[in-house]
Amino acid sequence: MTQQALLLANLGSPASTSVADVRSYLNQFLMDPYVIDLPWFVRRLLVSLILIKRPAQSAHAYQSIWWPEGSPLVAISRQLTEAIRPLWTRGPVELAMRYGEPSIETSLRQLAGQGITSVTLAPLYPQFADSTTTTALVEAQRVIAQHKLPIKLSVLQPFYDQPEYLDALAESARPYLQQGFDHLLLSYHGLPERHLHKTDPTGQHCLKSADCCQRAAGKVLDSCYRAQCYSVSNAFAARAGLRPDQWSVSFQSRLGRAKWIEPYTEARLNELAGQGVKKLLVMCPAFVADCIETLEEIGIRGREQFIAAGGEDLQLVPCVNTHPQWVDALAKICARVPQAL
Ligand SMILES: C=CC1=C(C)c2cc3[nH]c(cc4nc(cc5[nH]c(cc1n2)c(C)c5CCC(=O)O)C(CCC(=O)O)=C4C)c(C)c3C=C
Ligand SMILES: [Fe+2]
Ligand SMILES: [Fe+2]
Repeated sequence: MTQQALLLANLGSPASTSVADVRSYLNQFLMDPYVIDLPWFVRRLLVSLILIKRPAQSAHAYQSIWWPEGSPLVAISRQLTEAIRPLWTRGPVELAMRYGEPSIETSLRQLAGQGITSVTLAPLYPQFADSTTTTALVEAQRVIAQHKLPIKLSVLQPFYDQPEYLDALAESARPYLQQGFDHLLLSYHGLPERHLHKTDPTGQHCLKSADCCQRAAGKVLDSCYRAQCYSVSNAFAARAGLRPDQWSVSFQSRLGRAKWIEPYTEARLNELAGQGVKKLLVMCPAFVADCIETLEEIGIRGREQFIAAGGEDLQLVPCVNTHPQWVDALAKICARVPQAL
């Protein structure tokens, strides 16, 4: 029988915390037209400006969270790959990163070299965005076309609404919720508003009213990152038995001067402290593996900011990482992907 390989794809990290490696990673990442969606010349100019100061700042941030085995994002993704192997009986399981190593190119060529002709690509992002899901797929298609690899690609769609994923998210967070808290903030990676308008199939929905993303359905929901974030949040709150006043949603990691989707996490941290919240829990369900955005931006800087604003403690809830229920869920969700003929 033909073997069906599973290729898990995540974002990727710099090779090390040196300023040179971080600069090279940021350059590859930010020059991706799906990440900064501006004409090449404008993008080149903007990225060159960002690369003046950002690599040193980011290198410092990476140093504060780096593990002996390397980047947390890559190390956790490797552990996840190992953990899912025994559950995927259809063929080999490999890992690929959109930026840095192991690249999508390296992993796909390696699979083709082993005689694999059928691959399920699983971008590890619960919600859809061009800057994550689309770019991983386009890169895989480029590699297959450029190297004329005899590979048929099946693709896992964003799994924000899959019950197994939502159950695993709730189960992995349960011990943290049980410790008691005043408020739970679900902080998602942000996006420039421009990206939402671009993927809105109607051109009429996104950001046209205050609660448009909470009410999205059908085709609009299929492509609206912000709506999928609210969908995960509502499903999570229902599973965790939370009252509406116990939780809220925000968006982090803003870069540059363009308007990004709101509410901003930074602003929410001050507001919550100002409202008397003392013990804050923060979850980051745009990520399935802890990374610089969770460990440093929320776990270190966010915590300092919240305490300076009058809060007492901010506890970061780990991502689903290698939680056994998540490993199981991912294997089941991937097994349902229709095979390309
Ligand atoms: C225009 C800039 C960016 C967009 C759009 C963007 C979207 C986006 N990113 C993730 C997931 C991750 N991003 C990570 C790091 C990161 N993101 C940006 C910029 C944009 N992201 C930068 C510059 C960085 C690097 C770190 C820094 O300098 O601040 C990571 C972590 C990588 C790691 O090594 O730990 C992840 C994961 C999503 C899900 C997303 C769209 C929704
Ligand atoms: Fe990002
Ligand atoms: Fe929307």
